[in-house]
Amino acid sequence: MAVQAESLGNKFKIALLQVSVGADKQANLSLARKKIEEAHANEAKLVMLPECFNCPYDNKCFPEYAEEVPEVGTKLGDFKPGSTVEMLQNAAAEHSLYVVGGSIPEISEGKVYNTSVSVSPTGTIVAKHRKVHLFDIDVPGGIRFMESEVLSAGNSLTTFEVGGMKIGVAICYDVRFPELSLLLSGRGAKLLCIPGAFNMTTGPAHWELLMRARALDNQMYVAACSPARDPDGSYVAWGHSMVCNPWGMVIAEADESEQILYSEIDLERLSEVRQSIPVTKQKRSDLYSVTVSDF
Ligand SMILES: O=C(O)CCC(=O)C(=O)O
Repeated sequence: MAVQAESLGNKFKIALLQVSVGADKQANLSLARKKIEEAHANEAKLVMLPECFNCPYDNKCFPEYAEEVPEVGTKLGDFKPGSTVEMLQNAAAEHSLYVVGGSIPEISEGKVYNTSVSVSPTGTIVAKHRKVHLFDIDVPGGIRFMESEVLSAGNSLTTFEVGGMKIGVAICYDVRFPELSLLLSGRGAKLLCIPGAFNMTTGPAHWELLMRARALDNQMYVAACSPARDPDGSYVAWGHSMVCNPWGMVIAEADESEQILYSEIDLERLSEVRQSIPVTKQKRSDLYSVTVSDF
């Protein structure tokens, strides 16, 4: 029987599946499925996969690996057998848990997006986020990556509801834009899920700092899930999946190897932090505000 959203309660366990990702899509999917099963056996109620968990993080691969992704509301059994999304729906339903499905390359009307789907414990699609900020950077002596050469950007912000609490979804580079998480938290998100894949240049410098900053700015939980590091890959991921609490502290952190990172979301702790330092109530909205076009 499916877990009802309400049963997550004020404290629940989440699992970040820091999986290895290789060129074999079916192997990536089997590994993801196996790790979801393991996290379920360890009582996780929500699991998250990394950015691009079914495909190497490489512009050359995105169009080739891209699949269609159904809209929010699509139920178990109503989408393509054998697809990545169907695997996520089956896994969520079989184990009665929420799956934040990392991200995958999505093809839609000739465009390719970096898209995250989230699935409820009944296997219904509850969120679909297309990466809003494309990762285009050029750091001399470090890394150059231009997602915009291949990918198109999404145009909306994403939350979904779990038993009265909201969860926000953003993908990797999206975390660098503080207005986005501010708006998600303004919409009620208490947990921000970020499938991501920082690299060996920006990872050590910015990954933890950004995750902690977003958690502290918004007094929310931030959970960021990376692929495991493959030193021989064309893109070497930093790893270090982590969970930060509303006080801005790292409460769980992986190293670079393949592993499942467990952590607890404690909504009482979140309320305590928000009551003791009530920055949201103290904002000078008479002086400034941030708005968004799709709200
Ligand atoms: O912002 C960064 O440094 C890394 C971002 C990234 O790798 C991505 O958006 O996929």
